[in-house]
Amino acid sequence: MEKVNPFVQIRRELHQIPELGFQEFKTQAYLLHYLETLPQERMEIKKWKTGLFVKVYGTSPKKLIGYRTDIDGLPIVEQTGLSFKSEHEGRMHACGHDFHMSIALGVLTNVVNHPVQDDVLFIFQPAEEGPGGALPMLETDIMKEWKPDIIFALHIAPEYPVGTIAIREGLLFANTSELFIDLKGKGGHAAYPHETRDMVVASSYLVTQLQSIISRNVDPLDSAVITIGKITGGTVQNIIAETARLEGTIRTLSPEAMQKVKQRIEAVVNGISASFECEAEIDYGSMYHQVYNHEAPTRDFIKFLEAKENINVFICKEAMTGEDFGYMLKEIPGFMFWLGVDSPYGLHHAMLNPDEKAIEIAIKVVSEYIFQM
Ligand SMILES: CC(=O)N[C@@H](CCC[C@H](N)C(=O)O)C(=O)O
Repeated sequence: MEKVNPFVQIRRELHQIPELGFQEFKTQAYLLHYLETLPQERMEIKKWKTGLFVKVYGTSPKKLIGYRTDIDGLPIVEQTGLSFKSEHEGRMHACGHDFHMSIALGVLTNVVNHPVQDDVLFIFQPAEEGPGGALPMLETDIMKEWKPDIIFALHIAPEYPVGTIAIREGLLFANTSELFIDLKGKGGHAAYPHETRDMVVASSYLVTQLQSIISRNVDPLDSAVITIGKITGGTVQNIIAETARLEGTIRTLSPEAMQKVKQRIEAVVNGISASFECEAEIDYGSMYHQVYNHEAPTRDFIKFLEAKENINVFICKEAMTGEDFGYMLKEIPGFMFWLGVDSPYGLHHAMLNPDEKAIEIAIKVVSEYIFQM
């Protein structure tokens, strides 16, 4: 039988049980079960919904170091064909949170077994993909009492080779807002369109008009994205659809652009409502604050990485991905970085298959960074 690193094995076991935001019951139980196997003397665990706070007490603490991992999966039917593929139909760890958790457990194990001077708080956060667990976790009494002085986190990056860490000072990830638009017209017989208000046609116009906001209303030097990831409407091929629903997300590099895009979405939706004689409702769902890396801690981490022979540090551009870790960085100095995992298929793809060699590398780098902080 193949012998694998214990944290690779943990990653595989977590990979088999992906759960959506705030439904991570098996994941939480798995994490707690693993934590029970560690020496308990220096560790204090507090449950919060489906997440966990784990404080590891240092030898003579001067500060509290925070390290955060997200724990939820996505509603995707996995197509990797891996022997340890998801056992949960229609759910997949397609954003690397299985990697993030196994790395966090690896670092936590090192910190428990080789106590450092400072206290370290490990945050296992639910619902990163939505509706967002970081902000409510920040608002808990637990985190008010255990507020880190510095905090950091990582995210896997399929586009970089294993051994590469990509990071930048300042803006790393975009401002995001979900977008749900419901249209209601009048259904009827496919042969009598003049007696109906067809919401399939209205939603088709709406999708293309929304894209014109990006090309004609946003300053080309201040990028934005509107993605409609899902459209539903109608019942059968020969009935005109009475309702349609568009589900998407907005990404902007600046909060100002987010405001502008939303104003334009409202104007375009009002226009569709007038021209197709339908009702329209917009719901912005959950919004994430941008991930903004603080200058001093980011520089310190880059300097630390540059001295490592096996790590290639890449100063990357900002990305249009979103991350509710941005809320933690709004309150606490720190940074996030990309960990190269070299997969031909990207994040949120049913064939995402990150290279597991990155797990050991990340555990070593993050542990060593904490040991010298
Ligand atoms: C790293 C990553 O992929 N994060 C997600 C966050 C999603 C936020 C929210 N549900 C939305 O869609 O706006 C991403 O899609 O970037």
